[in-house]
Amino acid sequence: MSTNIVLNDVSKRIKKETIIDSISCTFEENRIYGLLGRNGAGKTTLMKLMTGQSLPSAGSILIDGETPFDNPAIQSKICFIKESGNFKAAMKVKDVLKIAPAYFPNLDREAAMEYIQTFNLPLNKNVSQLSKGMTSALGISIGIASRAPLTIFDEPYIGMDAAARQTFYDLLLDDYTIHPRTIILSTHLIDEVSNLFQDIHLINHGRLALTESVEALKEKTYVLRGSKEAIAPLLNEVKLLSESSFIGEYSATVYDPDLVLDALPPSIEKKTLTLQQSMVMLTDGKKEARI
Ligand SMILES: Nc1ncnc2c1ncn2[C@@H]1O[C@H](COP(=O)(O)OP(=O)(O)OP(=O)(O)O)[C@@H](O)[C@H]1O
Repeated sequence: MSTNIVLNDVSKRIKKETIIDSISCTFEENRIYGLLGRNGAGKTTLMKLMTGQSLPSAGSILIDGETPFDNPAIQSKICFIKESGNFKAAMKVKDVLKIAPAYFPNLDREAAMEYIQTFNLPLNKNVSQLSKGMTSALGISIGIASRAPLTIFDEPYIGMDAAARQTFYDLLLDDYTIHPRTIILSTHLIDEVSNLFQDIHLINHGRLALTESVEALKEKTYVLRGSKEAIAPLLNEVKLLSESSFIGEYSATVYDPDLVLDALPPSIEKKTLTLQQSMVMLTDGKKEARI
């Protein structure tokens, strides 16, 4: 069981400020999406709209053909794990486990217990007594075990150390392999999770700057190195993202959406970028994305 989300020209204005600006995109069934963008780009706002926690100022959001706002049938298909505040502070971990199925009907309690034990969470402590990383691990355990057809994680790993984050990625991938569903993960630790993503929606200043499969994006964004004379003529065919010269060697980072530069002279070196490097290059803080 999984869900399909269609956003059509969605905008959100808050106090006269346009936070989300005419975004149209889809999240297809059973795929893992990275929802990426700089601080303040609008990712959390978009996730709140998709999960029916707020209404768009314009446009439509359809989950399996229905609007999520004030729609219990659609709400029961969604598990949204936020950066914090997922559970009441006065509840014990074991009570979170007990009441979770009321919110997430597909939740597998045995799996949730297994994940909670994997993260060494104390069942008898209140949420308020957990460390930051433990609180995040509780959210992650419930989120993965929810088996919700639409599972959304908004930077869910705050306070978790590198080993615990790796456990999160491994558990998520293992669970997804057996129980495929639509997963959206918003993160700034892009290279850590890049193997998990299948597709990326990149948000820049409230606008959708790019939608690509990770595989395609890795091929389309790269650095050319060599003499400026040799590289400069090629730049007419691609989008130049940045350039630099160092001791006579010229480097140009480019976005080549149509993969036109497939055969290069041997004097020009082509170097791939990590996903994180690509994201930084594509959104350099300016209102207009660089592509
Ligand atoms: N309730 C609100 N009132 C006013 N402005 C808001 C409100 N909620 C969000 N914003 C603004 O909307 C913009 C986008 O915020 P949002 O939290 O969606 O960004 P984000 O991409 O999730 O950022 P981060 O990566 O830092 O978490 C920011 O400029 C923020 O200040």
